[in-house]
Amino acid sequence: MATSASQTLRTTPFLKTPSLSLSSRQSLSSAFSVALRPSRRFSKPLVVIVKASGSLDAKPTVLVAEKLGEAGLKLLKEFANVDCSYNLSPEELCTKISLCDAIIVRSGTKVSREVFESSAGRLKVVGRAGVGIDNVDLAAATEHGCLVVNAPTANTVAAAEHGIALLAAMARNVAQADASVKAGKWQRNKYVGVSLVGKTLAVMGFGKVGSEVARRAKGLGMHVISHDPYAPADRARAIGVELVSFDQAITTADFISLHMPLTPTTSKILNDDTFAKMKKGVRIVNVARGGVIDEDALVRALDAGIVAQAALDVFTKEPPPADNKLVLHENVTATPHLGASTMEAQEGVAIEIAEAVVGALRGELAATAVNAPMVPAEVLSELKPYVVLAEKLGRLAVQLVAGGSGVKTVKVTYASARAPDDLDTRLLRAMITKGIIEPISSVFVNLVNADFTAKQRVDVSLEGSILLCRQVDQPGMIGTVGSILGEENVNVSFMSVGRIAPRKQAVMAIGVDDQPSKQALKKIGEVSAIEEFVFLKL
Ligand SMILES: NC(=O)c1ccc[n+]([C@@H]2O[C@H](COP(=O)([O-])OP(=O)(O)OC[C@H]3O[C@@H](n4cnc5c(N)ncnc54)[C@H](O)[C@@H]3O)[C@@H](O)[C@H]2O)c1
Ligand SMILES: O=C(O)[C@H](O)COP(=O)(O)O
Repeated sequence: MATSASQTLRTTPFLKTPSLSLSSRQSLSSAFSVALRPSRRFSKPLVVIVKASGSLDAKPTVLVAEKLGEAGLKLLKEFANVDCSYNLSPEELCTKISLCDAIIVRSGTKVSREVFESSAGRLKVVGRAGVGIDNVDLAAATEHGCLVVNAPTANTVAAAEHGIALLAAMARNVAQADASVKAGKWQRNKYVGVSLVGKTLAVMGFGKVGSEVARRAKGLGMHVISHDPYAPADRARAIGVELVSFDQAITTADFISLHMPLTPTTSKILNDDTFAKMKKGVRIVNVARGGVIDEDALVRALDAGIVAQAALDVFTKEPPPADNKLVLHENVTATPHLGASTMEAQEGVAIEIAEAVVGALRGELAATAVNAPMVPAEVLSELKPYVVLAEKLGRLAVQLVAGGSGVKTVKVTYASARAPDDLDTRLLRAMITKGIIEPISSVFVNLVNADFTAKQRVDVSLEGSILLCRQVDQPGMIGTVGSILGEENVNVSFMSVGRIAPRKQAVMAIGVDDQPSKQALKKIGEVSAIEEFVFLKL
């Protein structure tokens, strides 16, 4: 592994177009550093992240696969051919997608790996007209260099209001009582409810919707606590909410309202074990995702009286089957995923997503990207000039080491008036990676998949098996271990050594094509400088 003589590529001060000059071109090793040292701001070029295929003046095609507000459609039509095709089967979607540059969906369409594969590289943007992106295979999107954008803010208030509506309706049996009156009954004693004032509400997930629910619940006189491992305590404190542990939240709450995304970690986060810990008679509201509750366990908890009532806007399978026990349960209030369904929210979401998709198709940096570096708008305008420069530096760097042992280390140095903590460099890093990878990779590389592709190429060197040793740095170590392996006819694919300082603690990774015998491993273990080692089959 080459670790010495790092080369710094410095940019010259520039006025209009980013440029760079090299301070020297002597022996470049496979480790080099890239310095971004611009001298003044300007607002010139934008990097093209995605580009619609077809001839230069051909309009891109946007497939709108679920109903979208008129204002959004109007915006889209000014820029693209818009194909509104609702209720497509998965097969129909896969057939259509190869003719589309972008697709816009809500929660009812699965944008699966098959969809990306069927697009044969044409699909460049997935627009999610809403928040939750659990219906989009993000890994597949990233691998295919397809940008995913969402509309994260326009339906927040609508979802929060629906959460509060369900909370109050559940507590006062509004839906059940309404059905009873419509059935000609007058059951005043049956539908005695519970009060909200003074009760403890646990808001699980203190993000945009959760915090709006909390704010409104405080207004109803509830004591609000919240569990969110990633929420800043001061934001909660500012609206009088205490952040607590998961267990504290579920064991002390009279009402639990769910507002976290569906992820592998949150999947079935409410289950038999967690229901068993709750206060008897707890009431649950879910306007997040059905999958965060183990629905069979909730039926059992309702039947056992642990959960007195539940109000559910979302289900694991939507629409739920006709015999779904939760929907039919008399203590459950159900709505058909209506959280975002207000006139105002749908119009807002449609505009938000149309602007994001058009911007992305134009090659602008997306502020609501889900699978690419997302940078706040004000930082974005500051970084724009350096985006192209960063990619060019990457391209240049990789060409300078061509013919050598390849790129092993890239060190990027940033110079900015901003404090280090205040400098979000992910975007520039991704562009440098793109510049480095694109000239040496046969796959299409863009901002979305640059990191993924780079990682893939690194991973290649981890095929086979590996010997990891921790030792004291001293001359002859590589030779000693190499000889032991050579005597055993074990072929070495790579060797890599790192150390904290000369003659101090070091680690050595040795890739091998064949498994060393027990005898060889014993001999390696007997080398006095080796403190410990492990043989790993990868
Ligand atoms: N029913 C609807 O129509 C509707 C409408 C809008 C949003 N939603 C859903 O509501 C959820 C939240 O939306 P949002 O806009 O508030 O998103 P958000 O990203 O602003 O908030 C989500 C919060 O959940 C937190 N979180 C993540 N993992 C957690 C965990 N294990 N435990 C507790 N908290 C965790 C995050 O830190 C974040 O603060 C999403 O799943 C979204 O799809 C549903
Ligand atoms: O995640 C969301 O934004 C909501 O669940 C809304 O979904 P919808 O767009 O299908 O109504």
